[in-house]
Amino acid sequence: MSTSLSIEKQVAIFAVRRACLLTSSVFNKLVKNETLTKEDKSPVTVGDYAAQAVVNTILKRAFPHDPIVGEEDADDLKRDPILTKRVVELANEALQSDLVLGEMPEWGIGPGQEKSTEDLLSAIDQGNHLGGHNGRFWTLDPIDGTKGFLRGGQYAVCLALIVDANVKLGVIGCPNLPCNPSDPDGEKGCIFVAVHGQGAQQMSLSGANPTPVVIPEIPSGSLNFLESVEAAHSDHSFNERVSNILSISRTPTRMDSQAKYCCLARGDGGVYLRMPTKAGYKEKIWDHAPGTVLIEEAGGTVTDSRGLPLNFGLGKTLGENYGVIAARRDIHGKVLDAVQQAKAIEEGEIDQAKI
Ligand SMILES: Nc1ncnc2c1ncn2[C@@H]1O[C@H](COP(=O)(O)OS(=O)(=O)O)[C@@H](OP(=O)(O)O)[C@H]1O
Ligand SMILES: [Mg+2]
Ligand SMILES: [Mg+2]
Ligand SMILES: [Mg+2]
Repeated sequence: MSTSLSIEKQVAIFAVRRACLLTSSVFNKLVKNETLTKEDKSPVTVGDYAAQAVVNTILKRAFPHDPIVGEEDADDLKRDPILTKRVVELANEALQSDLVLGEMPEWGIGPGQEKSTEDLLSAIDQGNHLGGHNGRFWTLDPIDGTKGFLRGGQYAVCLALIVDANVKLGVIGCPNLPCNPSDPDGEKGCIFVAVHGQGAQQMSLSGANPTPVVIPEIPSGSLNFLESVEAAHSDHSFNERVSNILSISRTPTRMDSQAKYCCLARGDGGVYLRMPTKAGYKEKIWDHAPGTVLIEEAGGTVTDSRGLPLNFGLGKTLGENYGVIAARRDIHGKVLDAVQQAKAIEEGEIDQAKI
């Protein structure tokens, strides 16, 4: 491993890019025309499986010794030959498209590099590492925000490299996110990349126009919240209480996936707040690792709702971390205080009238 992680960064960007092209094509071919069957739509789509097959194939060729913690496994897929056939076709199409400048045939990609069903099912299952505190591994969410993907909204292909429990590299591909937030109808599809200690960048899906990403200063009157679309995934009413405490008047932006972290990183929203809606849900490392390094490198702080750093060394989940708060470094503390107050109100410790 080079200390600059330049090879890892390059491979991760190309892998995420190919997976993004695949998921866009799945959406255009299958979802938009409603040719996905009901079974395909839940709980995991052909897109999730095929994207994991593509990214894992590339990672395993480029870094054969690196374990991968992937969201999906092929157990259910293996029992469904029709779905398997579709996944194999889609993954092969994505792996075999022409090489672009910088891509290497040694990564198992390019014309003629067809993989067998067995190869691709095994690639999906190579995401079976359990994570942990020691050593180096990748974590992959092949489609984060599956529900957003199915409704034509935001979703993201998310990949991170974790070394001794620290996120060193994060790549988030957002095929439906406008490249320029002030031109929402303009070009869509961008990739966000962050390397620990080296800053963050945004580029277009083709890799063009890499530009540094730094969270801009947002006047407190213009702050707003970025939150999940699904009410089951984060507590919207809690966010409203925190907004009131902070005198935030702008309506929250609801968006699926780690595209929320990307928007926060470029100032397209001021605070990402995610509080659990049910006791016992443990957040998954692949849902937060790339977003965390992106925010930290763009000038922000990410903690849980008690102010503790997210712990990426406990396995597939963030363990006892409870909720997530991400914001620019200078306002994170204020948000954390407001979250504590809102929790105290919820637990009946503070009389709201006295605030
Ligand atoms: N109950 C519950 N609470 C919190 N989080 C949950 C819960 N159930 C699922 N998930 C995870 O939420 C991931 C999607 O998060 P989002 O922020 O994109 O939410 S949402 O799509 O807007 O609902 C989603 O990621 P994907 O499965 O990759 O889509 C899940 O890992
Ligand atoms: Mg996810
Ligand atoms: Mg997912
Ligand atoms: Mg999922």
